[in-house]
Amino acid sequence: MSNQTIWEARRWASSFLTERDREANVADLLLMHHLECSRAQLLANGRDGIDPELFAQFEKDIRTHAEEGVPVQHLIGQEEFYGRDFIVNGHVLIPRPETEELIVAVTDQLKKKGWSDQTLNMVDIGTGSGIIAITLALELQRVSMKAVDLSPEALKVARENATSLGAEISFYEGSFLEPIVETGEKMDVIVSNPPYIPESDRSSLSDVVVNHDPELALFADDNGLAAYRAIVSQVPKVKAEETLLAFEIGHNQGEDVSAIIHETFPYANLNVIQDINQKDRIILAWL
Ligand SMILES: C[S@@+](CC[C@H](N)C(=O)[O-])C[C@H]1O[C@@H](n2cnc3c(N)ncnc32)[C@H](O)[C@@H]1O
Repeated sequence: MSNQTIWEARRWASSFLTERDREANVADLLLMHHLECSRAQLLANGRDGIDPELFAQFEKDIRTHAEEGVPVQHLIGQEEFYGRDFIVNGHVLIPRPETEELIVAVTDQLKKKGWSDQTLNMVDIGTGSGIIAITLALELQRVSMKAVDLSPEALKVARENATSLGAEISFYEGSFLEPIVETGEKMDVIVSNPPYIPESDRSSLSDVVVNHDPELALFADDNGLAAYRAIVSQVPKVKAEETLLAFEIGHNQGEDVSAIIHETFPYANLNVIQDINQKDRIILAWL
């Protein structure tokens, strides 16, 4: 195909995607990327022709997404999170909208506590692309932010994002809280969206997720609870006098993660927050 109009390209791509059980809106996302325009411009300029070279790149991306399940975010190289664009690739989890609720929950909680205008020691465990650490650092401003990941490749992406978005973060390579224990510092806030999918759920995940998000970001042993157990067991070594522990959790993990926290911190003041679909999504625990 060549010398297509924008409208023809949208029509071809939407039906190509739909016939292969992919979401049709990927067509617009990829066109906006290749033509460097907004969706409004796509709609308004539907009769404009597309440069054949650009169309060829667009067509290749549509086929790659439809046939191999490569996520559109990997093809574009970025994803929006909390109003900012983050670089993403196959070494990091693609930011999910659910995680934006963790940002809201933590910032609200700190405001309620009257902690939002004092300098806080904060750590994001399993930072991936850095979305949580960077967003909280930029939203709260007065934080001394650390971020940990086991994956050096993920940390490279997180560092690039911190630099391009102007956030000051200290990054550490290591397992969960271990590098923070080594610093000897105490944390006022510990945030994490750790891997929490049970291995038994693998077959129900889409190929876009299971073949393209990193294994290390998705799956956890012990029915998806292993990372929570590991993190909570390390918390006593880095806990300040009072510490907020905030986890993103799987949709049915509220009770189990609450029990894990209560085993180590019997007096924790704990709150399970549900998402817009009324599924468990976040646990906030004052320790
Ligand atoms: C669910 S992803 C979350 C990424 C990012 N925070 C987000 O919300 O998009 C979990 C992250 O934990 C990291 N991870 C897995 N096991 C880890 C460990 N033992 N220590 C530190 N990070 C780990 C993975 O590399 C991955 O980046």
